[in-house]
Amino acid sequence: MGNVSTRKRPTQEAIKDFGEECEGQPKRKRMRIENIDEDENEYSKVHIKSRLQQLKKCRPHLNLLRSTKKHLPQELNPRPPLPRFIVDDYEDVVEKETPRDSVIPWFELLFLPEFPTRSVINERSFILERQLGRGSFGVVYCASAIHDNERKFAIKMQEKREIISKRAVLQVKREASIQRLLPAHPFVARTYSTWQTRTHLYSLLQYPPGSIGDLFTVWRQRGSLSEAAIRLIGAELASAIDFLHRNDVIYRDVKLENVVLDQSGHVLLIDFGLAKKLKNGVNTSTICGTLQYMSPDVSSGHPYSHYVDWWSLGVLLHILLTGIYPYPNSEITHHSKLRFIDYSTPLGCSREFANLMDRMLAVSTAHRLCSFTVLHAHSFFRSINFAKLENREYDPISEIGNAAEYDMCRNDTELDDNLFRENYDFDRFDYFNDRF
Ligand SMILES: Nc1ncnc2c1ncn2[C@@H]1O[C@H](COP(=O)(O)OP(=O)(O)OP(=O)(O)O)[C@@H](O)[C@H]1O
Repeated sequence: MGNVSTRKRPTQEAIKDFGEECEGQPKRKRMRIENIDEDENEYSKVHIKSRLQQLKKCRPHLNLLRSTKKHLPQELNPRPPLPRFIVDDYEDVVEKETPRDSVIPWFELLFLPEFPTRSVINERSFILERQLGRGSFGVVYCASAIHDNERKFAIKMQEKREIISKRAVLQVKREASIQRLLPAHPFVARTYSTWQTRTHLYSLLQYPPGSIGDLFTVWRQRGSLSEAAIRLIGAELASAIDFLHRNDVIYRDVKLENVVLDQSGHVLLIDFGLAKKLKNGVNTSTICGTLQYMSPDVSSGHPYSHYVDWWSLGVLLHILLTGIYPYPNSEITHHSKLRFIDYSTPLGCSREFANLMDRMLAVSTAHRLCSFTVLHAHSFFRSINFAKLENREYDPISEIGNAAEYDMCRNDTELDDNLFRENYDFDRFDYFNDRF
């Protein structure tokens, strides 16, 4: 047994001597022994060689790197450059996500694949500048990219804990996937990227340059808008809604708070929290939305389709001009209590606008304006060229700045209190049953 090993470990003396030579250096370094006797030198060579072989076995890419490095000219650095911020490469980022060896924790798995865990674009790629608003599960910030602080984005940061406790996992996943898959449209906010950390979900959203805020804030600051402004805002929103319907999406949450304006007053539809993929002509029956904007078809629980978005647009336009809801439902807190009686045509407005309201807010679908084709042909929008509109050739801000001619007295306190109330219905959180 005594002869089994011929290669000796370094003797204590050798280590001691070497230690004296390298006085002042850290101990670990001192143990890299070379100047001991030959046998011992042999021992360390073999030891290192076998360690290298082991490494090669478990990391074959090291070999590859070494062999390619030989042929690379000096200036080509095999290290990848710092990720450049390109917002349009979302698909690539997701594709490149490599499978992990380790087990993925459930609180990450739950939000995959809509919110990747290892995205090239992540929270470290941005500087958060200020808060834009609050949503049900977190905060929305205005942010600029680290490498390009001229370009602004909105970053929605949602707390996973909140989402899970409110049983809204499928809701946020659907919102992300619908918005991400939509092609670009001038009046619909794009989602450039989504990702997750252990505690939060992030969505990188289009931010309207020089935004003057959401339509509710603008309306509160400036009061009723002129018909000319309402015509442009209404036409842009109609174009956005029609685009969603043509892409088999029902939006279900048209309201002042979900429309943000850029510096020129052009609209951008945000918040796809209640949107659903639904083929044209197919019905759904989930009762959801904001109560004061909810059409009789949704609140009754009967099957309905995309046309309910036109009703909500009618309510929005009515508020913009008159400052009141078209039906006296401002105090209602449950959909079963909504009453669609006592509607009166707005007074003091043009005949065209009054007729548009009568058509969009008719209780019976037989009389209601239920499609973009009809809206487009309506006399109120006769002066609008929709091709020019989608090229942003109109200038809504100059109209928004103009005082409204509409002079019907309005009860500010009543409206403000009620518009602030978020009236989502309970069915909103029924995603787990997939009834949505
Ligand atoms: N893309 C954006 N550009 C500018 N502001 C935005 C943008 N997205 C959101 N905001 C602001 O943040 C607020 C909250 O955003 P959003 O409604 O999307 O959040 P949410 O979590 O979906 O809220 P909700 O509870 O209404 O579903 C908005 O009212 C708006 O003021």
